[in-house]
Order: sequence, then structure tokens, then C-alpha cells
Amino acid sequence: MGTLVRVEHLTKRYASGTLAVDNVSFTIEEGETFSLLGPNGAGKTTLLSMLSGILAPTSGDAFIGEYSIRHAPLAAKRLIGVVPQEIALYPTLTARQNLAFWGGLYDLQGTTLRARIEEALEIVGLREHANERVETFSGGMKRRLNIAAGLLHQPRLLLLDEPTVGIDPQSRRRILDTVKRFNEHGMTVLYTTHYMEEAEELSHRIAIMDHGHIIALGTLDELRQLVGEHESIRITLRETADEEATRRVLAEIPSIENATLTDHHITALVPNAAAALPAIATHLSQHHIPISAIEIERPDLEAVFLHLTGRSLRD
Ligand SMILES: Nc1ncnc2c1ncn2[C@@H]1O[C@H](COP(=O)(O)OP(=O)(O)OP(=O)(O)O)[C@@H](O)[C@H]1O
Repeated sequence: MGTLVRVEHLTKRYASGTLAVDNVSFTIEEGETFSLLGPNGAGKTTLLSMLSGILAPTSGDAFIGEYSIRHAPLAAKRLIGVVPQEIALYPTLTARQNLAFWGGLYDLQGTTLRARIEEALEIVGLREHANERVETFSGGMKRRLNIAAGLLHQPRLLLLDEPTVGIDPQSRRRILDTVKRFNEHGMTVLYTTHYMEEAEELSHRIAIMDHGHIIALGTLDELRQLVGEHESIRITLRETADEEATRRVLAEIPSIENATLTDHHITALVPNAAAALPAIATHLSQHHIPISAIEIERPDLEAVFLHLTGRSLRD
């Protein structure tokens, strides 16, 4: 065991002038599942694209094993499997034929290729659909096949870019379980997501990204500690609640230091939840804002992001 990925001052400025990744440094240990968590536009895809050799960095460097992505890009790439956001499959070919095509690109042939295809299909749970054409697959099945393609050459590092966006809950569950199992096979995973629940469930460590920067990095417990002595109150509003009016009312409640409202859920950070709760409930009810549930929670990553930025991950 040792360090597999070293990212050093990696920076990308697009020709448009956008500084998408700004002087980012971190390491990933062999066998670790490391998540990059951040809202849309934080720079996650840009960072992954540099690591996988699709985009050239503006400055800085990264090392996969001993290989620099700038100076030994081919050697670095051989250690990486990439599962991009965009599905890259031939719809008229079967699952097995698609994998044979991808395996060919990695110079796999014959019995080795056949064995790797079966193994990859097994890992993502698609063996019984191996001979079906991809055009008949659901979005989730296509995504799983894409993951299988990234596994064929047995990479040491798997890069997964928001692999559960826009797919059904069953496939999502399956993908999360698959990623968890990768560790048992000694695979190192870099996983990007804007879903805090996924980062919490999968990761050994999490880097929170915002506006091209890593604003916090650590285990879930270490990140929770950043919220300090604050407690997190989660209030679920009824569907009929007016969100604009709720925002105005929240801003008037003195005990709330920070609050976000998304999809009828309020997350509020307060110094003492038990003391603050009655006043918050009274205030909302006086302004006719209907509540369906209130819970006091341990700070989650949403609360950490709120504490650090004053915004919601999903804003
Ligand atoms: N090809 C490009 N040219 C110019 N700007 C770009 C390009 N690709 C991305 N950007 C900008 O760079 C920033 C980071 O985008 P990026 O896609 O890396 O973020 P992200 O965290 O992956 O978000 P998403 O979840 O939406 O993919 C955004 O401001 C985006 O608009």
C-alpha cells in the first residue's frame, strides 16, 4: 500500500478565460475510494479530464503511480479506467460485442479478452443480458456496461464521473454496491458526485470542491467536525409551502446562522438545536408556513457545505 495518485497544483484555465480548476493538490492512497463532491460547475469533470489525459493542464501536474500525466501520459493512462458522464456505446451491438470492441482498444485479445469480458459483466450484474443489443437497455444498464468497459484492462485506478445521474433507483443502488465491492478487489476509485449521500456512503475520504478549489478534505467525521459545535435541523415543508416566503422568514430567525431551502427541505445550522427548535417552529407557524416534519440531525455533508459556503450543494 502507498500513494497511487498525487495531484500537485493542478490548474486549468479554458480559452474562454474560465478558471475551472485552480491550484488543486491532493493524494489518493492505494485501495482508497476518494470522492470529489461539489455542485454543478465546481470543476470535477475538468479535473478528471486532466487526470485521464483528455485535457492538458494549464499548469501543475499529477502522477498516477510514478507517471506524470504531462511527461508520461501513455504510461499514466494504462493505469486508469475511465467511466465518463457521456455513455460511449454502440446501440446496435450487444453488450458482449461492445466490450469486445473496447477490449480491442486496450490490445486485449483471445482467451484473455473473453475472460475479462465475462468478469466485467459479472461485476456489473449484466451477464444475463450479455447477448442483448444495447439499444434495448435502460439508462442504468448502459451506465453499468460503461463501467464494465472501464474495468476490462484491470486498471489500478477507476475514475467515475457522476455515474448515477439520471438513472433509475435500482440501477443506482447496483452501481453504488458495485463501487463498494471494488475495494475488496484492491481497486482505487476516484468518484465524483454532487449527491452528498453517495459521497458519505462510499468514501474513505472526501474532497469538497467549489469554484475550482478544494475547500475541505478529510474523512466524513473530520469534515463533520468543521461544523464545530453547531447542530443541524432538518425541516420538511408541505408541498403547499411558498418557498420565497419561507426564505424571508428564515432570514428573520436570530438563532439560525445559516440555512438553505431546496425541494421543500430546510437545512439550518444552529448553536443549540433543542433551544432553537421551539422558536423556529413558532415563527414558521405564525407566518402560515406548513411543516410536515422536523428532525435534529448530526451535521451531514450538506451542513458542512452550508457552513463553509453559505450555500446549498444543489443551488
Ligand atoms: N470546454 C469548456 N470551455 C469553457 N468552459 C468550460 C468548458 N467545460 C467546462 N467549463 C466551465 O468550467 C467550469 C467547471 O466545469 P466542470 O464541468 O468541470 O464542472 P463539474 O463540477 O464537473 O460540473 P458538472 O457536474 O456540471 O459537470 C464551469 O464554469 C464550466 O462552465
